Amino acid sequence: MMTGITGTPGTGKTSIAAELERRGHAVVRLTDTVRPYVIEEDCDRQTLVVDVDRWVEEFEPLDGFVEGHLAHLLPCDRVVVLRCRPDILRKRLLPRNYPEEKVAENVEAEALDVILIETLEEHPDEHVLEVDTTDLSVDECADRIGRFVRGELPPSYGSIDWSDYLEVGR
Ligand SMILES: Nc1ncnc2c1ncn2[C@@H]1O[C@H](COP(=O)(O)OP(=O)(O)OP(=O)(O)O)[C@@H](O)[C@H]1O
Repeated sequence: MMTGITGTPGTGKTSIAAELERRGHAVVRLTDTVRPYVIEEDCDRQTLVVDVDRWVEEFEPLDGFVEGHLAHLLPCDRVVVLRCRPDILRKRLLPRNYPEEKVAENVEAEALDVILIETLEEHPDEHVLEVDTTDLSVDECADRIGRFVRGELPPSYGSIDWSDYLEVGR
């Protein structure tokens, strides 16, 4: 079974995937797979522009976790959408020295549920788990994801409304 771990940058995909790997799961990081599909580098936004269609088409499925903010575009059997309250997400992104525009863009996308909406366009409700990492530890998030893939925790999403935090993006 292939499980995608997706979410806005800073929601914790890398940290949680590392913990899942430590627990013995196979993990593929999308940053390690997109290199051959990069069309251009947007230096101003410190972002790679990827030929997503070709990358999805040629992606080799695996039994384990796929981590990255495009993971929900793959034909995953399950998708975990990591979330983080926008004011805390801003704090997590600040040490990265991203341009302010990029921080604001990500914080706003999180407040608007962009990745969750994209995920639900690609996957049936019963395959999706939303995990709010704001007040959880990495360990607790990994536990929750482990229970979801074992079928012990039912799918769920939609309890988050961060529209009040929209101004945090600016
Ligand atoms: N419950 C949590 N789960 C994951 N990360 C957390 C949690 N609480 C705090 N953090 C912190 O938030 C940050 C998340 O960064 P991380 O690189 O894992 O995010 P990411 O979603 O992989 O970002 P990117 O898409 O840019 O790679 C880390 O500094 C981590 O220590």
